[in-house]
Amino acid sequence: MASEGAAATALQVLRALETGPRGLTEAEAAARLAGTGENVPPAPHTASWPLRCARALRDPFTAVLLTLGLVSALVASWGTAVVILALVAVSCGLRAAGEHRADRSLAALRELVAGTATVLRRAGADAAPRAREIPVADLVPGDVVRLGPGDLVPADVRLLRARGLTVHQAVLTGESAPVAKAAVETPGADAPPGADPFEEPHLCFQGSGVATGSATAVVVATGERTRFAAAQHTADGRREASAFDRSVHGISWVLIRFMLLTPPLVLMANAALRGRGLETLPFAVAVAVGLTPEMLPVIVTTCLARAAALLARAHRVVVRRLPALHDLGAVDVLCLDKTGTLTQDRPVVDSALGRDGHADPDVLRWAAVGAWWTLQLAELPAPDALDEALLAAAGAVGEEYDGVGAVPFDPGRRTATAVVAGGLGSHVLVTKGAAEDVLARCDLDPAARERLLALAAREAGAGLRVLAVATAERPARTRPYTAADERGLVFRGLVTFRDALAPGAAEALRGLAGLGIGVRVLTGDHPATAARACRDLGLDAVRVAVAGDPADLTADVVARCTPKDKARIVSALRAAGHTVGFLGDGVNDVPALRAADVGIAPRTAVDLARETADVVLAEKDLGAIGHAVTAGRHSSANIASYLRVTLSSNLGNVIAMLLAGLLLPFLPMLPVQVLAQNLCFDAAQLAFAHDRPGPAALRRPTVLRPRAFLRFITGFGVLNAVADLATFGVLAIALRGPDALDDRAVFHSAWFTENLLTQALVMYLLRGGSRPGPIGWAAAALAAVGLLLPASPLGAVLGMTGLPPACPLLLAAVLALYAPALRAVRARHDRRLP
Ligand SMILES: Nc1ncnc2c1ncn2[C@@H]1O[C@H](COP(=O)(O)OP(=O)(O)OP(=O)(O)O)[C@@H](O)[C@H]1O
Ligand SMILES: [Mg+2]
Repeated sequence: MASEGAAATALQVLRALETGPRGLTEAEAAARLAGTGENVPPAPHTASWPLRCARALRDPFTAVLLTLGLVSALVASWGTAVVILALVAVSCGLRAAGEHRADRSLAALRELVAGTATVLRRAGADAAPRAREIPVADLVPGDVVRLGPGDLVPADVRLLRARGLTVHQAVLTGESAPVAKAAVETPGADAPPGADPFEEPHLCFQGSGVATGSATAVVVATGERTRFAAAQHTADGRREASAFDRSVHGISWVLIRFMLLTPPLVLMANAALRGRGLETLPFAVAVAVGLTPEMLPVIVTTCLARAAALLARAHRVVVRRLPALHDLGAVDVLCLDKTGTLTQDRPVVDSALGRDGHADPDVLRWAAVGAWWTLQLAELPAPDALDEALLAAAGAVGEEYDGVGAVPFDPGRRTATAVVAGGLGSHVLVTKGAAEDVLARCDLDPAARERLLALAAREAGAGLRVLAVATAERPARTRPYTAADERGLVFRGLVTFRDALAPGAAEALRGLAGLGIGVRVLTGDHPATAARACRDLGLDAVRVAVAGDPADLTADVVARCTPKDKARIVSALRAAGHTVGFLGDGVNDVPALRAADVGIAPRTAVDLARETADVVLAEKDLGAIGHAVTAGRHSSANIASYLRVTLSSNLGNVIAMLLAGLLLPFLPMLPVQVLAQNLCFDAAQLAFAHDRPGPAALRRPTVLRPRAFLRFITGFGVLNAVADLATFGVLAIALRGPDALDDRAVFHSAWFTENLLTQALVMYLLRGGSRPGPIGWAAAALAAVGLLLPASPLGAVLGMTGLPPACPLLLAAVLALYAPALRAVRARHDRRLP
């Protein structure tokens, strides 16, 4: 359909779709809906179970595990292979279950923030068309829709009329700047055949959103048949991973290299020093598996899913991209827009002032005439908040003129113009907008301009929003009006608006400061209005700059930001090493929402902003941000402590086992015992997903520095290896003589018990929280298994045996020395942290 439409005129397209510019009748639309099905793209979120499991297999650790399993199978070490495969299956299953759970708890809230479309429909064949809002899912081909700033294009459409229309197509093309679209009559005339459809000016596609202007368009494709749906199957995650995930990834790769190196090294060392051959391969493979934090993907998914589910349930926060939670936990600078975020964006006209600063109702009347005709001629689905306030305050105006043209508002230009017919073959331009921008387009001497700017600044300083109004009389013409006609204007006066502060904003800002997050306000509004709002919200001593000042990267409030300025400042802050969040609700915030590490939108935001954001606050209360940040830090802290504990103890075990293997006439543990021990560790460590980190971890933005991290695990790994080898020494002396040491089953069992006990100790002591909670229980269970398993029937199957009574006492002695050493090193490590 879309390809046919590409080269057809608007009339041909309407005819092919058996519709007209007045839209479909309700009955016809209902009949078509039954035929075409709902206009919903195939949802990427409700992945099937097999798909989820397949995705889990793509994880590097899982891949390495599978490889090791395959190697074991190749040398017919079936036990090892089966245990490894079981590990992979359990890990994939747990992970898929976690994802499923997160999806389910978010689905209901997603509905809540779903968008609507403005459609022209008729009650019957003879009835007049009426514009009404319907769920996007109910659109059918042939429907005529209206688009305004901030709207999502609800299906693939062909433009019938458009004014000043620019759309964001980044989701489809990756191009970040909005592109201009127009309802050209003879498309394809200047484009080569087979040209990129996204470049066609008269076609707009589902998945894009309106940046400026307005349009009326006919739907040509819905649901599965849209370009967006077609692209979804190939498109991958639209954003790079979070900084935290990148750190985890970096650490993972260091480990994977180690894992892949381990088996050959073990083989070579054993061959060189002990003359052992390929029979050590299963042991080598088991040791490599022992090094892996194979539960990492499970812990990450479970932590994120739990955090997202909790946020959805308790604080009505929708996390649209799960890894964004980790970015949120790391955010140290949060940029916000003012209007609609810190204020309610329900402006009410306060006064209308003439050139001399005295009340002048004529100024309000001109402003309202401009608003009325912009609304009519641009066919906007809804007026913006300021225009709505003007119309409400001025009553019925505008109808006394004939409208000629409109150049709708653009936040880059900060003005809007309507043109009406004046007397005797003349046109009157009515321009309103930001005071500086309107005054720059007026014929004024510098002194008068200064005086008027000061007047505007005085009003803004009282916390009011200010619009300047100007007019110009021109000879009538047929050529359409553009932004270039906004010059040589006659200044009329100012209209001021009150806009109440958002409830809870002051408290939310205090909460953010308490979380160690710096707040910057990036607004399109007047510097004085913004400064006053910030002061009223309790932000003291704010430094205010205007976008473009050299100081705009360091100021607390940057006023007169265009959408580009907002994105530029966010990118600059990121480049300076900050993790930046952006909270905004308007179409002028979209580029910044995309540029930030994590984009956040309130539920009341325009559809496009909500669709661009990673996190949506479904409740009015801004305080939910603090909860979301804490949830992100909570999740990151749990993952970091899992990695710390697991890796230090795994590394210690591996070093000790390798050295012991070279010193002893036999292997210190059987491969199957190494794997069994590993399974016990994994089960216990799942508790990390349910842990409550200490308050210290939640007070600051989370950072995970791979170098410091790897230093930590090598330090504690070596300490752990020393403890293991000490046990080995103690056992050798205590069991006295080579005879006793030759009792391999006893030795293996003692080593197994010691490993589980030290692991339990490390879990308990290295975690860093205050109350032990689930970790304490898991550690206790692990220790119990370590003490009881060797003597049990299962222990016998694994080649172990009950320990002589002296053994537990000796182990207790080693642990009694190890615990204070661990505590001391941990304390020293903590002191060195900032
Ligand atoms: N409908 C309109 N007609 C004319 N001028 C407008 C209109 N809406 C806004 N303006 C002017 O353009 C300026 C910039 O608007 P923009 O939407 O970029 O930001 P904002 O709403 O003021 O603030 P924020 O960025 O905090 O949401 C406004 O401060 C106002 O002076
Ligand atoms: Mg806004």
